[in-house]
Amino acid sequence: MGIEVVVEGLTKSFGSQTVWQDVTLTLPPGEVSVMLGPSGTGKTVFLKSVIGLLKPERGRVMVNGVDMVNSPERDVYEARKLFGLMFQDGALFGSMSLFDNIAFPLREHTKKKESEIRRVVMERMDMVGLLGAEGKLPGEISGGMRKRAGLARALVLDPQIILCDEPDSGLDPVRTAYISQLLIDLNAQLDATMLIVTHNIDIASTVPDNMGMLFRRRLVAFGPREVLLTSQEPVVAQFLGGHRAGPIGMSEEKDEATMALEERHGVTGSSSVPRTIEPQLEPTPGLPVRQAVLRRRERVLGLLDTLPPAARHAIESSFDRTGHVVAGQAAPAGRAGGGPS
Ligand SMILES: Nc1ncnc2c1ncn2[C@@H]1O[C@H](COP(=O)(O)OP(=O)(O)OP(=O)(O)O)[C@@H](O)[C@H]1O
Repeated sequence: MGIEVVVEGLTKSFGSQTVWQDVTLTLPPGEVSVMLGPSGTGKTVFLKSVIGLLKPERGRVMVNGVDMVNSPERDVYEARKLFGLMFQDGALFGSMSLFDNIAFPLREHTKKKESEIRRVVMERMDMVGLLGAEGKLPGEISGGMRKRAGLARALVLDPQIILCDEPDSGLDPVRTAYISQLLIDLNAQLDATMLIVTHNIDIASTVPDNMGMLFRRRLVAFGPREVLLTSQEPVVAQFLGGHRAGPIGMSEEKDEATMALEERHGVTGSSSVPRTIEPQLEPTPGLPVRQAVLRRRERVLGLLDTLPPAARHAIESSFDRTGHVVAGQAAPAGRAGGGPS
């Protein structure tokens, strides 16, 4: 099962520019979480801080007992081996075949024999639908294939935490739908903790168990997907609805005067009609059941009383709909937090 990631009071600046401050959240083990936010709000900086590639000035990121911010570099280096990182552009070596690109971490970080490396690489290429493309160079394949190759490379060291930076960037809506399904399928197969950074609303509404959003140098919210999907917080409603009206402007944020002017001119966006929540994607038939869904059900039931009414209602009806849990009925005490046997 994936590992929990606990982020506490994290603050990151570059010179006098604060990217975000006091970010606190927990990525539950084995669950899929998405971090949303308009361009430039620091999503990539957050991902790099979680894996210890950037050092926030304050706060900590606890992974398996190691603080990725403040522990000695050798401990951070070791803990980083628990992660798989899929970069936005795939970050493949242009002169190496896909096979060699994907084999690279195994050759660098393990003493595995070539026959074993071949087995692992082929297995991961199969998982991301790239079998047959082993000999291709990155320049000879589509952007979507490069992303999948980057994902396969992130998987070869059997990560327990997978970080994906904008897996949809540059992809058409159909390829984005495929990558969404792939992320859910990988979660079903690996049961790894996943954090996906994106501003794609389709991914946000169908893939994650949990969602968060960065805006105006702070974490607006983080919690079960239903909390953001039912939120009436202007910035969340504007972002998920994809409107112009609201606090998000062309260059990140609008001032009060601009918002008042828009209102006078009838630029509307947020509506009081509740958004319909799309069902979360299920793994492709034939793949294992996502263990995270079973664990999450118990975790979220324990949180219900602390959630806003709209989120609570959405969670209860989703549990009803799938027939997994009758609303309001607590899960058997012995299994709480421990996951299925
Ligand atoms: N190494 C760096 N040095 C200085 N500033 C940086 C550095 N990396 C990022 N920034 C700044 O931090 C801010 C957040 O950048 P980041 O790339 O994390 O945003 P983002 O939310 O991922 O944006 P996008 O959705 O457009 O990819 C930006 O203002 C960026 O210029």
